[in-house]
Amino acid sequence: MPTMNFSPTGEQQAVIDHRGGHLQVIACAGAGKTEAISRRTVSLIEEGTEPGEIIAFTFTERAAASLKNRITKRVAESKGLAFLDRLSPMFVGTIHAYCFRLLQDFVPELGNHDLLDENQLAGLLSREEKNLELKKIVPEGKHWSSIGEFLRNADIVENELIPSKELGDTPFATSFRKYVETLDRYRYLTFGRLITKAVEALETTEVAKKVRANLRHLIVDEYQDINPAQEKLIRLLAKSPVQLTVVADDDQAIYQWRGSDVKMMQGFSKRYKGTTSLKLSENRRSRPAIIEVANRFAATIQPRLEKAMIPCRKAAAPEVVAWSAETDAREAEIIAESIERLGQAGFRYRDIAILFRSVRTAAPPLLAELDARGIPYRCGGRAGLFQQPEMQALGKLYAWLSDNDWKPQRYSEMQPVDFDDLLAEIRKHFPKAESEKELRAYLESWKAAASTNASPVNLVRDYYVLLYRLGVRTLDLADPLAVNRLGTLARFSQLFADFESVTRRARNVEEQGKSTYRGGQDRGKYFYGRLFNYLQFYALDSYTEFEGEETFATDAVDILTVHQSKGLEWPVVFVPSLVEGRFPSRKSGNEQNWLLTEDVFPEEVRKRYEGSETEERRLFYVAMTRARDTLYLSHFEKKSNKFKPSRFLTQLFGDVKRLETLPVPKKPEAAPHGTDELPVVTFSELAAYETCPLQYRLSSLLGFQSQLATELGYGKAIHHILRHVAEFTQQAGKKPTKKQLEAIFNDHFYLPFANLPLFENLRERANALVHKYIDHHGDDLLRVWQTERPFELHLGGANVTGRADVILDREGGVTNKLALVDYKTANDSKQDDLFAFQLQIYAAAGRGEGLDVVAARVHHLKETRREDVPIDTVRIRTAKARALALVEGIAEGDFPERPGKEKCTRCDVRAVCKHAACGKYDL
Ligand SMILES: Nc1ncnc2c1ncn2[C@@H]1O[C@H](COP(=O)(O)OP(=O)(O)OP(=O)(O)O)[C@@H](O)[C@H]1O
Repeated sequence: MPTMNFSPTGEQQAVIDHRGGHLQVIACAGAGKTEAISRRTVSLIEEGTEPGEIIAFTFTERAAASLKNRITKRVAESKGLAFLDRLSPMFVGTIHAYCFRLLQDFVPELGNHDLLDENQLAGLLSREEKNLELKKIVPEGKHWSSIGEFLRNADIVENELIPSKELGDTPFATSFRKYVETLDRYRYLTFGRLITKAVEALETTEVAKKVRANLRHLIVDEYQDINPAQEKLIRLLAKSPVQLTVVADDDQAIYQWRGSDVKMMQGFSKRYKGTTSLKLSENRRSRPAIIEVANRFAATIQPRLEKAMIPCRKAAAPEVVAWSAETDAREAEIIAESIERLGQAGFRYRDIAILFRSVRTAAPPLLAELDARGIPYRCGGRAGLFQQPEMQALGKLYAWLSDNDWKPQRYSEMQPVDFDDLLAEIRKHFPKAESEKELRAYLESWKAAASTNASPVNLVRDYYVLLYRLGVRTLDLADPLAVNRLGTLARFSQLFADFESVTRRARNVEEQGKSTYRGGQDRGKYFYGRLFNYLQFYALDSYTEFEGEETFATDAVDILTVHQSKGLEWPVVFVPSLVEGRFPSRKSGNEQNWLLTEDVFPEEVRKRYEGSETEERRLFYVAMTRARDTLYLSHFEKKSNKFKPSRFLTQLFGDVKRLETLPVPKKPEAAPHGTDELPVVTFSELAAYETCPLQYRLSSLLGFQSQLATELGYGKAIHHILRHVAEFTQQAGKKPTKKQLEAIFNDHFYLPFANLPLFENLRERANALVHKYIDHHGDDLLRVWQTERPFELHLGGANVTGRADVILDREGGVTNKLALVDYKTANDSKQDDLFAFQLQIYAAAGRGEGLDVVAARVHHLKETRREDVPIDTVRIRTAKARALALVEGIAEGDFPERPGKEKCTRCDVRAVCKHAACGKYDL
């Protein structure tokens, strides 16, 4: 690839070569930070640093994939392909992912906790609003506004590491303490708690010692956007002999409203003694006119570290086009038409990005225009799931099911739902739906069932029954617009899965001084009422639209918020809708009400969260510097009322001329490099792909969610118990007694979705299995080396990842001879081949990493049967070839159907699959 060919600049070389002591790199946009970091990492490895001694933190998963890809390619060049498997112990990823792994590895009691994203967390708080007394925290608190307020303030407590005992005795403080307990009772972690818990763990000598034992280099990209809690974590990791390298550009600090503190970087060398400071100022990305405009604008950002980008590339036309359109609709038309002409000139859709300050506010006219012209796009940012009329119809349907009115938008009026109109509307959007009579009868019976407590709800499954009846499976997957529709429908399944998972989640409650298991809520009018509430008053405004199918071959225009564009680049970038009020955002810098008292949240910290024009300026600077060749900056003059051009635009260009046709480059420059992303597939995805590539596409790429089963988590629960049993045995030097085992079960056996009878039943069964295991194979417990150990196998340009249940040491009585063991709780002989395949892949990864894996076995807990899996060279070669063929299929976007009566009947997404071989969708 061409990226490999350029040699580092002198400035980059200095970053690559620096050794001894901490290093702070102050970089300009486009100065090749990622390049410098990846080459520095490679150079450390070349010198003999073990990959497991390096941690690199990136801001996003996408940036991690890009950094990993660059490192992998260079290492392959210099050390050969075989070396790539040795890279697996190196951590390259986000701070959150690192903390999650750290907690799983070193804090056993958190080993069975699940991570909540922001939507799930909102759903949980909605369920727990009364218990947490959230309405008390704001005057006349309403349900969702109290939740929003609570989360905004809870974020600060976590970002700023404010000890909860210092919060005083305000209503917020009471709610916050209850919140922390509640998360524990549900066995949940949040992004905020991940960091605080990891910091707490690292503050204990025992964990710190273990974590730092193998750590020599900590590299942090985008350091300007680190918040105080993350900085604390970095500080705990970066103690001698660990060398810390941070790379940052203060002009690109855009996350202060989420707690990032640009001062962290400005005061870096004071905090870390013996720091060397280096600069990267040659911009390798953009053409000179883009750099000139961006430099001029950066000079207006105050305060900032003094620096300027130095251009390196040749000029070409057009580079910067500032223009205006009469209306927002006309602006959208002109952009869409220019994209078509760029296509004719040889640009791919993916060479083009359109960046907005807020996708939700500003993108709708453009999305409509692109839809009308059939231009494929991937839309990040909050475009709103309910933008499409068909999703509105579905929203209304759920309102009707729960006897509620519906409003199409946040600020519109609630309107009663008329069933006949609704039916007609649904049938209009889903022309392949079953007959009106059938659909009517079905919906009426559904509504009747929804209002009783007779049986548990299964939201995702019910939604799939609906989609089957609406004929969604007939959509043509070869048509990008149909794929987009399917993606949006899949996103809806995500919404149900989120709501369902937090609503049906079990927890432990204290009853008469004893912790008792309690199942979640799963049925009836109340359940549907709460679901409606979530859809109408939360999801309507919060769920983002389908972000696009994550194939590595998709060609689509990227539509993103400026925040999301951080770290990325495109040959052509449009930044439209540059009007006052939108960019800079009118909300920025307004004084806000907070629930935290001045002593824990002083003014200078508060100001950071409230934002300022400076931050809006940085954001605009980020937007401009994403463009390689051509940058279009525009505003519209009116919608129904007049709009003033953004002060940023007029400051740079004075009055901007109206254009009806935009100049476009004659042809693209030869692509500087291919995709930067390293495909990463988990072993389970690989297995799903092998079973049926189309199923893989529908679930993993389009996002149709699995149905929730009450026994879900049983296998994981047993693994978790075995882990505690192993730890107990190793510490005590002997197996637990019956009573001690009972205590381990009491503390650690947990099922997320069972009701009490099922829980008790499965616990009994698990107890019997674990007993059997201890009786027959208890000696294994003394030689557990690691549990849930991650593996990564490099295969022809992709990585296959997975986790092995248990690794035993002293196989055959010899230290450092390892055996991989996979525990199975159910016997399904058809799966045996798959289990063997999985262990062979992990064995290959382990050996590649340098571990002496001498045995692998599947352990059927039920029958205490152990099945040895052959891992001789020939078998491993065959397994690798099998995996490679699958990985290539995925990377090439090859997704043929592979139906079979039995497997289709078990398939979660059969309702939306044209080829399902199981006849009528009858659950
Ligand atoms: N030594 C070099 N010679 C030529 N091109 C380079 C060199 N170093 C980096 N580049 C290219 O310059 C562009 C910018 O590099 P990179 O993405 O690493 O920048 P960055 O500093 O992370 O940018 P930003 O902070 O603006 O996101 C990339 O296209 C990269 O391939």
